[in-house]
Amino acid sequence: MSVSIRNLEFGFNGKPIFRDFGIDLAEKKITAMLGPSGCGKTTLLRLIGGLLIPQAGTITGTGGGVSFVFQEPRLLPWYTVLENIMLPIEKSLGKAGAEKRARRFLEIVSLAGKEKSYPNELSGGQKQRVSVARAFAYPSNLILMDEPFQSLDIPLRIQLMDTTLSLLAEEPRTLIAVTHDPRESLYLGERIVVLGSAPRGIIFDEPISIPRGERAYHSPKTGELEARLIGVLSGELLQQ
Ligand SMILES: Nc1ncnc2c1ncn2[C@@H]1O[C@H](COP(=O)(O)OP(=O)(O)OP(=O)(O)O)[C@@H](O)[C@H]1O
Repeated sequence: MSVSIRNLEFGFNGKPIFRDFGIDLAEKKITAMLGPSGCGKTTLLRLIGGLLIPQAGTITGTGGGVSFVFQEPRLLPWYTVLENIMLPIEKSLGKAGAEKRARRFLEIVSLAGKEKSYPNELSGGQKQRVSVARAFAYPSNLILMDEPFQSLDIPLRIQLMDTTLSLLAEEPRTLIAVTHDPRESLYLGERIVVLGSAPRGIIFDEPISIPRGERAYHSPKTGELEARLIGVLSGELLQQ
């Protein structure tokens, strides 16, 4: 089921962030979301994920469970890598089922062999891979990522985006990835949405038609769209 937001109103302390905001997110598609700092990207993810309640309007299609991936991995340090992934799914799948699924997802993120490690024994990139595997192991329809690659250097970002694409190939989901990096949005997204300064709402919304095989983190194929995105984002900064 697609996620549908209609006539959304939301603000903090009387200051509007979303005013008559609407968007439809097609099922099993990847939307990359950009926008100037403070425009409401995180707030929108929290509204979609049910962590905040709209002050008016509706958000539908989120019933099948939601997984979050944050900028920092948020692993439980006293549990092993395997246990961190098993915990959210153990209740519904039972111990054996959860372990099987957790091992499968660890393998997809290339961390087979690290099952018994503790988070503090892993590198930053490895920890974030566990966090992404945990989000996908949870059988949600919707995955919300809030700048998940921000703290990693570029080769690791690319590796983690490839990992995310492998996970999506294994089990397609509707995914929203918030990012500050136009190149990241062009590498990962199937659609790019830019929010303007609050409460302007959507100021750019386009599908990416360049085939995945022809994209790179920085390539001539995506250069024209990247330049337009930077133009849109710079325009917003000048208005702030
Ligand atoms: N709990 C809160 N209480 C009051 N104001 C808040 C709260 N959370 C966010 N805000 C404000 O709402 C606005 C939108 O914040 P949000 O974190 O959604 O922006 P963002 O686009 O994700 O920013 P960034 O790119 O810097 O992470 C900001 O002005 C922020 O200060």
